[in-house]
Formats: sequence, C-alpha cells, structure tokens
Amino acid sequence: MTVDDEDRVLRDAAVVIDGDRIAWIGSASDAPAADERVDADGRALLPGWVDSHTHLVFDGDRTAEFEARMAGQSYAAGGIAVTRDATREASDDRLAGLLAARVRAARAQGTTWIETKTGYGLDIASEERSARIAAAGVDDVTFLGAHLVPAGRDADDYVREVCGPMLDAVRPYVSWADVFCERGAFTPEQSREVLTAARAAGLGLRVHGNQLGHGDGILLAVELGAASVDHCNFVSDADLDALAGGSTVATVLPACDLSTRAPLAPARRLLDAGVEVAIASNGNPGTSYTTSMPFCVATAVLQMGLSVAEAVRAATRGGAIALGRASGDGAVGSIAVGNRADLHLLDAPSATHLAYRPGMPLTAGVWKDGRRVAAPLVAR
Ligand SMILES: N=CN[C@@H](CCC(=O)O)C(=O)O
Ligand SMILES: [Zn+2]
Repeated sequence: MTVDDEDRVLRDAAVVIDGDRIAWIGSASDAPAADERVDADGRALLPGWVDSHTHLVFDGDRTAEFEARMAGQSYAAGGIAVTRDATREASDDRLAGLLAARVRAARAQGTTWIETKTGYGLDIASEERSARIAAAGVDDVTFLGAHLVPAGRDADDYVREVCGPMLDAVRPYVSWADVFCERGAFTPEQSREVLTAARAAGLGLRVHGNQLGHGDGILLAVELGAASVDHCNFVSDADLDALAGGSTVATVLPACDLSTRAPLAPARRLLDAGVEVAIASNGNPGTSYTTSMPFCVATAVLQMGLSVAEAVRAATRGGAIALGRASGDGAVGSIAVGNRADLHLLDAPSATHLAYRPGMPLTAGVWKDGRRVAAPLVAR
C-alpha cells in the first residue's frame, strides 16, 4: 500500500531502499540488484504509522482514576495534576528511560514517526526539562504548557507565563505548540493568546478541542490555521463546515474515546464532508494508555465506520499531513521515491487483517530511515 498521491495497492511488488530513503518502487520482477534482499513472501508492506499525538514524557500511574471511570465516573482534566506531580519527582534519566521504552514499544507495532508533547511539567523548569528530554527521544515535539491551569494559580497570570518565559525556555526544543481549549482547562480567549504567542515565536499550531463537549476549539484552530485539531468528539455543523473549508486536519483518537467512554469522534462524517482526518494514539497515562496504532486502526474500522484503506491512510499520511511532513525532503507517511524509508511489514497478506484480526501481533518487521528497528514477531 503506497498511500501516495495515487494511493496504489501494488501486487508482487518490491521496494528498494538506498541509505535512509526509498529509491525505487515497482514490480518485483523488474527490481534492480541490491546488496541485501528481504523476501516478504507475499506479506503486505505499509508505510510506518505516523503517530501525530502522544504525551509520553511522564511518570506515575492513574489506575485508580481509570477504575473509577469504568465504574461510571466521567473523565475530567484534573487527573493531569496527578501525573504532573509524579513527573516532577522523576529524575531526568528516569524520564528519558521511560520515554525510550515507550518509543520502543510503539516501534514494535509499526510506528516510525512519533510526536510527543510536554504538559506534565506545568512550570518553567519542568516544561523545559520535558521538552529537552522529548527532543532527544522522538521525531516532533510540541509545547503544551497550556494543558491545565495549576491549582492555586490565577489562570490569566499562568497564561502570561506560558506565553512569555515558559515559551522562551522550551523554544529550542519544540516546533509545535498546543493548547487544551476546553471547559475546565483554557477558555477560547486564553487559548487564542497562547496560540498567537506561539505563532509569533515561529511555532506551528495544534489544538486539543471539542473533547468533552461542544465548544470553540475547532473554530479557533481553523481560524488560526492550526495544522491539526485533535479529539473532535463534539462536532457541530458549523465546526464541520469550517473544517471542510480550511486546511486544519481533524485528528481522531479512537483509543482515548474508548478509555474515556466518550462518544466516538465522528470520523465517518468528517471524511464524508471532505475533511482530512488523522488517527493517532494519544498515548498518555490518563485517557489513553496505549501507543498501539494497529489497535486504533482496527477501532476506526470496526467502530467508526472507516474502510481499512481510509483508516490506514489516516494513521500514516493523515498523521504526516497533521505534522506538515507529507511532502518535500524527508517526507513520511507514504511509500514514495525520495521519502524516508519508514516501512511496516505485516505478517498478513493485506492490511484488512488489521481489522479482521484485531489485537493480534501482526507486525513482521519495521524499518525507520532504512534501518530495521523492530524484530519480527510470530503471529500466525
Ligand atoms: N485532553 C487533554 N489531554 C490529554 C489527557 C491528559 C491526561 O488526562 O493526563 C488527552 O489528550 O486526552
Ligand atoms: Zn492529548
């Protein structure tokens, strides 16, 4: 599955990798000679997953909160402070080690490009530290100082800090800024302030919006030209029109919707309206303690009404578009000549098996930048 501009499914095909790039694609019988050959033996080859939304720099555990939720309580943003406290207590080495282990686990399931966010520091030094550790461990880093107003802080005063010294401190390590625009987190006005300051600092914009109820997150994201608005569980007709008429990707987070027992994001409706949709894991200890993109893809097919091709595209090229990495030098999210050689070999003859055999370990091999990064698993 190329998931490129022509979105081709090639049969009896071969891919040639040269260094860290894809050098050739075509019929296996025409393949040029190569130093090393891997016989995929009829297995499906996909672009590696592009996970465009995670929060992986954290310590601590929120099992009790999850249990309470499964017993009927609804998700509220306050749990973020529990993770903030555990994260602040962890050493740099421990946080870096936890992040590396999480990245390895994601890679083992076919993820080759990972974005992660700060947002469990919530003071200048802790956000700077999270950004620094993230920059050494993942591919794209997002500043999310505006994740929660710390208890005891005046919200407007905290927003001024986020927009000023905190932004300055993280700036060397991040290329994106995000804000949790939601009742209980940041108001539309505060969110606009954060995003405007981030844009002035040269950062790309992302928004957590419309997760817990209807609100202004989607409209604000589209108005400010954010690359992505994420969650999108509550989408009004006006939100849909705005997304369809703008360039902002709607990123849906199926695992989060299940773990919070939220209404599933209306991915089918978004696609039907012509909106670019991405699927991401939202790996974090509160609302989605998984980085399994195959699980997210299977859920999108089985529960959200996407076709396998639509779900695979959203989890590869969709994520790449949401991160501004779908074209140009070093593009990811599709199998195309000149792109990074980021590939995911399934132990199955087609991507359909991802939804047909949900939960099975179907990853047979993963290449990032042309190097094999995950050992084959047996999944027959
Ligand atoms: N919604 C805001 N932030 C995270 C959850 C963070 C947490 O609860 O720790 C999310 O994307 O779901
Ligand atoms: Zn998130």
